[in-house]
Amino acid sequence: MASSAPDSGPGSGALPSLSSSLASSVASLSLSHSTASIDGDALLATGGDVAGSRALAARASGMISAQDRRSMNGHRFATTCATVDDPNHKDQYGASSTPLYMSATFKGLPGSEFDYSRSGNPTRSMLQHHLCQLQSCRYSFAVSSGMACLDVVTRMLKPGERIIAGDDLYGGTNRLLTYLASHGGIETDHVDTTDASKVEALLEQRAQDAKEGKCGPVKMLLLETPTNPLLKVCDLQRCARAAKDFAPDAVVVVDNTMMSPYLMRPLELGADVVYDSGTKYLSGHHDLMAGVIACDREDVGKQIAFTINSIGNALTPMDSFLLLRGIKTLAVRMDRQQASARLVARYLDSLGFKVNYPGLDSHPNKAIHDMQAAGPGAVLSFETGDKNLSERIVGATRLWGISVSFGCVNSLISMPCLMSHASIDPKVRAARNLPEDLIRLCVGIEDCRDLIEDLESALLQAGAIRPHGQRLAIEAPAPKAVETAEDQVESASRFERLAAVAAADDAVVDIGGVDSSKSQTRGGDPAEAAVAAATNGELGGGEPAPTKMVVSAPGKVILFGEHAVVHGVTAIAASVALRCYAHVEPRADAKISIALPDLKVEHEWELEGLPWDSAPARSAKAPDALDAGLLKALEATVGTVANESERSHAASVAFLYLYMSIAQADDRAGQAYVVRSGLPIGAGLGSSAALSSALSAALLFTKGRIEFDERISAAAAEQINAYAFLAEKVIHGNPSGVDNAVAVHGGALSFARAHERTGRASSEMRTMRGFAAVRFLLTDTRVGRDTKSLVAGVGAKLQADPQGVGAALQDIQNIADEAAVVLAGDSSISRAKQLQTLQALIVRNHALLVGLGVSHPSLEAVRHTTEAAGLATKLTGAGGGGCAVTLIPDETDEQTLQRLVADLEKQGFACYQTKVGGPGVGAMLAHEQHRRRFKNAETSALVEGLERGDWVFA
Ligand SMILES: Nc1ncnc2c1ncn2[C@@H]1O[C@H](COP(=O)(O)OP(=O)(O)OP(=O)(O)O)[C@@H](O)[C@H]1O
Ligand SMILES: C[C@@](O)(CCO)CC(=O)[O-]
Repeated sequence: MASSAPDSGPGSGALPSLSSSLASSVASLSLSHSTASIDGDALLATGGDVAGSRALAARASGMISAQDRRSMNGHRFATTCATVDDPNHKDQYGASSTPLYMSATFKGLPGSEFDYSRSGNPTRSMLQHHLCQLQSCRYSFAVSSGMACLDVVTRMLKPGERIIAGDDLYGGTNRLLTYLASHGGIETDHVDTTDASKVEALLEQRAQDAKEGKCGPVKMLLLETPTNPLLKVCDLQRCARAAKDFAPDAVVVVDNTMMSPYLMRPLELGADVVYDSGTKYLSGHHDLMAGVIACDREDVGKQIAFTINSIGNALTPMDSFLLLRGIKTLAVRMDRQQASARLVARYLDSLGFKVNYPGLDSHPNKAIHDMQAAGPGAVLSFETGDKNLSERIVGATRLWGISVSFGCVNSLISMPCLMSHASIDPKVRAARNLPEDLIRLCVGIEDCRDLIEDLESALLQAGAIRPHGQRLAIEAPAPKAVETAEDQVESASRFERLAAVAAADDAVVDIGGVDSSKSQTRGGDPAEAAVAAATNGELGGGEPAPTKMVVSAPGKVILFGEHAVVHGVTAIAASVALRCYAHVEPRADAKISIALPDLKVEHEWELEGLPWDSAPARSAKAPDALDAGLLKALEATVGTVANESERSHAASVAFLYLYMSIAQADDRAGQAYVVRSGLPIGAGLGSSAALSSALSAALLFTKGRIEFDERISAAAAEQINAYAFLAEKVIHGNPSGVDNAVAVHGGALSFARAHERTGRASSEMRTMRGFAAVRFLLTDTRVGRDTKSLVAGVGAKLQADPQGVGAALQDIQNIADEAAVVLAGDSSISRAKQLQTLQALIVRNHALLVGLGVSHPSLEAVRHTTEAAGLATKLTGAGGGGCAVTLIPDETDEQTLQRLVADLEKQGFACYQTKVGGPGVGAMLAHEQHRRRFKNAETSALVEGLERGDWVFA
C-alpha cells in the first residue's frame, strides 16, 4: 500500500512514521522511495520519475473517463472512494466505519506509532492512507483548510525567492501571496496562465533576471485550472514542462479544488504538489474545513511533513473522520453535480448570457481541458451585464443558497466580487478582468429541474428575462410540460433576455417606508432614467436650483385593495410604464402659467395676483391636511377663467395649491409649466397621482426646496410624495396615498394608510419583489368616471352599513395578506402555484368590489370576455368604468392573447400589455451650466433637443 503522511513526534521536528508497519522507527525515520514500496506500493514503483512517466502514459492514451480510471489498489475510482481499507490499521473490533480517535495523546513506550495527535492520529492516518489510494500518490497530508495547504507549501520558499501564479486566483490565495510579499520577501508575478506561451516567456525572463542578479530565482509555479470564478483553463502539462526547462528547482504546485482527484490528477501531468480544499468536493457537505496535499517527491514530502508537524495545522480527528466519511460518496456526488451543471450551463447559454464553463463548446480552452481532465466539474459562472441586476438575481433565488465556497451537495450562488473575491482590491479585480456582475453557480445534487426552475423564476423576478411576447409583436412557443431536466433546459426558449439597462428599468425598485436603508427612487423613462442618473450623480449640494427641466412620474395598476385602502386596508400596486410629464422653464415676466394640452386648457396668472394672504406659512415639511381657506381662494382664482372643464379645473387648482405651498410669496421669478399625460386620464391608472407627483417634484426642484444629489434621495422622495399627496387631495377628495406612493417611489408595493379604523398610526409600505415578473393585460373600457365621487360613494356605503361593508373590507384585507405572501418574492411557493393563487384572489377581490357598487357593465363585459379565455380579471383603480386588469399566466400563448385582444377591441375597448414595477419619479435637467456634466451622447442629444424646442407639448 501507499504510505500515509509522514507525521513526526511531538516537538522533535524529525520525520515521523510512514505507516504502522514502520511504527518502531518513529522519530528518526527518513523517507525513501523504497520504504514506500516496502509499504506495499508495488503499483506505484514505476521508477524514479513516477509522475513524469504517468503523465506520458496519460497523454499517450488520451484521458480516460473518471469512472473507468483505476486506483492504485486496482479498483475503479468509485469503488476506491467507498472502500476504506488500510491493512496496517485494522480495527481491533472490526469496525466497519473508521473509528474516531478523539485523543490528543497516546500512552505507550517510546517508539509507539502514535503519541501526540499533532504528529499522528489513527483516524487521520486512515484518511491519509485513503487519500493516497484516491490520488495515486505516495504522500498525502490532511491539514486544517485549503488555505493551510497553501501556507504549508509556500513555506518551502525562502525570502528573496519568487512565485509565478495565475491572475484569476481565489481571493484567499491572492491575500496570502500578497502577505508573503510584504512580510516574507517572497514576491509573486501574476500571469495569464490560459496562455502557456506567456507562462513560458515569464519563466524564461525571470531565469534571465535571476542570472543577472536582478531578482531571486523562481521557486514555485502555482497553477489552478479551471480557475475560480472565471473557469479559465491552463495547459498544466505545458506549463509544468516550461517550469522544468527554465526553473528546474521550482516546484510546480496545482490547486485542484475545482476538479477533485476524481476529475483530474495533476501529478500525472507533471505537477510536483497538488492540493485540494477538502472543504469542497472531497467532504461534500460543508460541515467541515480541511485541506489535502498530495505529492510523490520524497524531498518535497519530507519538507511538507516537517512543516505540518512544526506549525501544528494537521487536521483534527473529528474532521478527519468526517472527511473520510464524505469522500466515500465523492464519485456519485460529482457525477450528479456535473451532469446538472452541464444542463444549467446550457440553459443559461441558450438564454444568451455569457457563460464560463469548460463543458460548453464555446469555452476557449475546452480542448485543453478535455485532454487533462475527465469532466468539466460543477462550478460555472455567468455575466448579466449589470451588477445591480446580478444582485437582484442572487437575492431572488430560493433553492440556491447565497454562500461562498462550493462542492457542497446543496447548490450555491454567489457574486465573487462581493463575496469570495472581495478581498482583492477592486482596481486589481478590474485589471484582471474580473467582472463585477459575475454570478457564480455551484451546482449541488438537488433535482436539476428544481434548480433550473428556481433560477428561471429568479431571472424573471429580477427582470433579467421575460416571457416571449410580453411585447405583443413576438411569437412565443407554447410551453411544454416539464418531465425531464432536458425539458427544463428547453424551457429557456420560452424566454427572452432583457438588455441590462432595460432590465434595470423593468425591475422592481426598493421603496422607502419600512426599510429606509433601501429607500431610493429612480429616473423615469429608460432614456430619462439615464439622464436622471447622469445628472443627479454629478450635482452635489450647493448647486443652484435648476430652472428648466422635465419631470415625469408613472401611473399605477392596483392589483388588490382599491377603495378598501381608503379605509385602512392594505392595497397592492405597482407602477406601469405609462407616465405623466411636466416641463418647466423660466418666464421673463412675473407670471406663472400652466398648459394642460390633454384637456385643452392653458392658464396664466400674475404672481402678484395670487391669494398670498391665504398661503400657508413656510414649513420644512409638507402640511398633512389641506388648508380650506387657500383651497377656496384658489378655486375662485381658477374659476374666473371661462370654459374650464371640471377635470382641468381640478388639475389647475391642484397646481396652484402646490405652487403656493412650495414657492415663497416674495419669489417673483415667473415659470411656465406644460403637462402631458401618456396615461389615459381618469381611467383608473393613477393619472392624477402621476400629475401630482410630477408637478410636486418639478416645483420642489426648481424652487430649491430639494437638491439633486446622488439620484433622488429618500428624503427628497418623501418630500415629493408629501406634496403630491396634497395635490391628490385637491383632485380626489379623500385619497389613500397609494397612487402617489407608487408614482413617486416606483416599483411594486403593498401599502396601508394610517387609519383610526385599524389603529395604524402611520402609513406602511413594503416592496413586493414578486410582482415584476407577472404579466398583465390592461383593458380601458373608455367609460369616463371620476375617482372622487366613486370614493365618496363607498365612504357613504360604509357609513350606512358599517357591519356589511366592514366585513367586505376585512375580506379584502385577507386577500391582500394572501397576495402579499405570494408576491413578496421570497416564498417557497412554485411559480405555477403563485399565479393560480393570484388568479383566485383576483376573482374574489372583483366580486367584493362589485358588492361595493363600483363596477360597471363595461367592466363586467371585459371580465366575461376574458373569463371565456380562462383568464381572471378585476377592475382596477376606482372602477365605475375605466380600466380592468387581467393576469396573463406564463403558459398563455401569443395566439390566444391576440385573439382575446381582438375580441375586446371589437367591443370598443383599448388593450395594452404593460411592464410593471418600473421606476418612480424622474427628472431631466436642461440646465445650461450643468450640460457639460451630462455623461453620454444620448443624454446630451435629449437635452439639446429639448432646448431647441424639439419637444412639442401642444
Ligand atoms: N395630464 C393631465 N392634464 C390635466 N389634468 C390631469 C392630467 N392627468 C390627470 N389629471 C387630473 O386628474 C384627474 C383624474 O384623476 P382620477 O383620480 O379621477 O383618475 P385616475 O387618477 O386616472 O384614476 P384612479 O384614481 O382611479 O387611479 C383629472 O380629472 C384631472 O383633474
Ligand atoms: C379607489 C382608490 O382606492 C384608488 C384609486 O386609484 C382611491 C385611493 O386609494 O386613493
